[in-house]
Order: sequence, then C-alpha cells, then structure tokens
Amino acid sequence: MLSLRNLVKVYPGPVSALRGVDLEIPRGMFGLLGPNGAGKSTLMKILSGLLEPTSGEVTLDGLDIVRHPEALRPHLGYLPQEFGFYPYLTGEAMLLYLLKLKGVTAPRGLKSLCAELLERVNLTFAAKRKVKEYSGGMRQRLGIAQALAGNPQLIIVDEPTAGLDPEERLRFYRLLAEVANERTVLLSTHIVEDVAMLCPRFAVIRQGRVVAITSPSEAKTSIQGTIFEGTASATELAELQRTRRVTQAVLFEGRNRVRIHSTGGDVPAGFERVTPTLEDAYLLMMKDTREASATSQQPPVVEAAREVAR
Ligand SMILES: Nc1ncnc2c1ncn2[C@@H]1O[C@H](COP(=O)(O)OP(=O)(O)OP(=O)(O)O)[C@@H](O)[C@H]1O
Repeated sequence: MLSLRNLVKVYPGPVSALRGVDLEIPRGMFGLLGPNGAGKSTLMKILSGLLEPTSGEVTLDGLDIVRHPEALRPHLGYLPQEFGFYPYLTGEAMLLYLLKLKGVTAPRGLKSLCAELLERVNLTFAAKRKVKEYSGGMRQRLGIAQALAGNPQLIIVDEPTAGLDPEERLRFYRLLAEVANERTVLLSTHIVEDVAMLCPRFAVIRQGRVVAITSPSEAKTSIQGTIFEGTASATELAELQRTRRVTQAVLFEGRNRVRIHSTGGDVPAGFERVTPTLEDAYLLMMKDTREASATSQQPPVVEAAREVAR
C-alpha cells in the first residue's frame, strides 16, 4: 500500500503545486487523472524520490519514502513523461545502458536479463534496431522494460500514452494491465480513456488537490439518467453553454452533437437521454470544483466534488 498524507509542494514563485494531498493506493492499477498543470508530474516526481515535498508524508508498505528515498530505489520503476533515449543506440544497447545506470544485478548476467525484458515487452524483434527507428509505442515499451528491471513493487508511469496512435495505445494498455497484475502501478494521465480502459480506481486531481476518489463505474452510475444529447447550431450551442451544464460538444458529420447534464429532466426539444460516459462524469467534476472555487474564498474541498461521484 502506498500512502500519502497531507502532501504539500510549493515551488519558488511561490507556486502551490500540491495543496495537501491524501491518498491510499492499493495494489494493481491506480489512475491519477487531471488537466495539464494540476500537479500530477510534481506528485510523480515526489513519489519517485526525485523531488522533495515541502511537507507531508509518503510511505510504501510502511517505508518512509521522503526520509529514505534511497531505500525506495530497489522497489521502484519509473517511466517519466520525457524519457531521454539515445537515438543512435540499438534498443538492446540502450536497455543495457539503463540497467547499468540503475545498478540492477542479474544472476544470469545483464545481457540475459535484457533479452528477457525485451521479450516481456514484445520488442525482441527490434533489439538490434536503433532507437531512432522505433515508433512512439515501441519507445514507451522500451521505457516499461527498464522500469520492470529488478521486479519493483511500485511502477510509476507519467502520461505514457500521449502521442501514441490508437493501435499503439491499445497494445500499450495491454502491457500495462499485465504489469499491474503483480504490483502497484500508478498511472498519471489527462486522457480519460486511459483511466476508463485500465483503472479499477482513480483519483481526480485539480489545482493541487484531490477532488474525487472513485471508480469508472461508480462515477458513471452517479450521473445515470442525467445526461441528454442533441444537435445544435453554433448559436444554439453558445446559448446552451451560457444557460446549461454542457459536458461535451463535438462535431459529428459537420454538426454539433451536444451533451448536457440535467437533473430536473427539463431539456431542449430534440434532446434525448443517453448513457453517461466517464468523460461526462470527469468534465462535471471539473466544472463543479471550478464553480465551488469561484464562489468560495476557500479552495474546493474533496467532499464538495465527491457529491458528484455519489
Ligand atoms: N520547477 C517548477 N518551478 C515552478 N513552478 C513549477 C515547476 N514545476 C511545475 N510548476 C508548476 O506547478 C504546477 C503543477 O505542475 P505539474 O507539472 O506538476 O502539473 P501536471 O499536472 O503534471 O501538468 P503537465 O501534464 O502539464 O505536466 C503548474 O502550475 C506548474 O506551472
């Protein structure tokens, strides 16, 4: 179990990136979902021992990570947002180099471990190819291979699917799901689909605060019967955005398909009740906490947004 207690990070400026984060993260896959700038990378860096928090406590199975970051190393695999690969090395040479850097030991030798890891992430066929020839998905799989070295109990992945095409993304999801069978995997993302596909539970983070802790099905059930969809012209859409709680507006076959949230059942003509998606639930959580912080001197609190998830 990874436990975070009242975690605060203030950068010089001052910028409050984390404003008191409390989380209990069990084994398996756990998502951390939030918009850009919410504080996800800051949290990931603290959890991986790369950044010191201003205050607060982090423990992994009782081990104090903040006080003893060196004790965490053998238990941690980290795939950062920007991974510095050397493009002219082969995948195999790059991985070998990373394993040496990490100080990984292997009873049958590092070369043999390298081969096992490449096999595990389905890259054996590309072991001798230069990394510059790898696709985005192949690079991410190589990143997971180095994170898996040493069989860590905690793997942290920061925005891993950004820039992957749909097929690569699906393949990467499968790999992450497999990896999470045996350990804790913390997945930070701003992509709702990542969470919908992978995470039995997730936390929503906004402006350095956890605003909800829920599961995809709980979040969708909480708004069952309250989402309506219809078509609108550009003027009608502008009016809806002013007067209604619009969760999504997308162009479909050249027309605006608009989804709105309504609890009273009073909806514009032509709008029909639809099954809620996780995207609807997430966008409502974001709206609610924004509205709460706009009307209050106090920052939005966890309980306020949890109402949405109920
Ligand atoms: N080194 C730094 N110095 C000052 N402010 C910083 C620093 N790093 C991040 N911030 C600020 O802290 C806040 C949280 O940033 P962080 O990168 O953790 O968010 P994020 O959710 O990971 O977003 P993104 O996906 O865009 O990286 C932002 O306002 C950001 O501008």
